[in-house]
Amino acid sequence: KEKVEITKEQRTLMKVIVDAYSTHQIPQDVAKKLLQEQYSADENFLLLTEMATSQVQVLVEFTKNIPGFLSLDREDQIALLKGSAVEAMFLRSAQVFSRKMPSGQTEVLEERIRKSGISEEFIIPMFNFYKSIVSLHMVQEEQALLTTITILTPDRPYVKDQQAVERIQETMLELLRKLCVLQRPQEPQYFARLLGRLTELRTLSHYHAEMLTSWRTNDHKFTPLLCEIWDVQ
Ligand SMILES: O=C(c1ccccc1)c1ccc(-c2nc3ccccc3n2[C@H](C(=O)NC2CCCCC2)C2CCCCC2)cc1
Repeated sequence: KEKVEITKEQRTLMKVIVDAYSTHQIPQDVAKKLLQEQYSADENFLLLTEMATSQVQVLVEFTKNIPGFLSLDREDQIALLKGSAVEAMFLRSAQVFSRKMPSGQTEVLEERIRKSGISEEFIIPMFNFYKSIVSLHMVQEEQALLTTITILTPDRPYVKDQQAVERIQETMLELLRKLCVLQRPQEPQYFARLLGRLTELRTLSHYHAEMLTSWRTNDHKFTPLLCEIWDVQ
């Protein structure tokens, strides 16, 4: 039986990542807004672009706190942010969806999202992903590390020094592996299942431009930051 233990520096690293992750949250809670009232497809699209814009800003602040990230080549830092922004947004959306809510509220939220204006063909893969995240019952440490590992994906377009990114990502993967073994001794495959979600996330994010342009609204208006990050307009 493998004797797994978290070293002192791994504990410090974990604290830095989780503190940064919980500090840099979206200011206003989109789930609360969606549960308050039914919006039109146009209003929902505006809400999405507002939420996504502030989430990108929050993501930039979060990455600054990932030990080693700021010592990467500057252009590689941009390439990693650009390459992971949509995945980080879906991961965060899934985490918002998987939050414990008073009974019946999750169903209302699901209904509001289904009717929000997103085109039918993307609803199924999106909710399949959300439900697969819900079923993992992730703790905050796992959510924070999974987002960090997503950002530190070496094979994003335009990354020059992939080795340097790999080195930091491996540190995070090793820490997450240990956490999973310690948290869930009875589920030896849990770490592998977590990483499997990242594959599903990348597949879902492939459709992001079509998902946006097919949104049932007359005016697909994006902020300059989103045009930059989402390759639209
Ligand atoms: O089609 C989408 C898309 C967008 C950009 C790129 C690619 C796809 C696309 C992308 C997310 C969601 C999406 N799934 C959600 C699950 C739970 C709660 C809200 C969720 N949302 C949207 C949202 O605001 N997400 C926030 C969450 C915090 C982090 C920034 C993003 C709202 C927007 C108002 C209408 C209803 C859904 C729903 C749809």
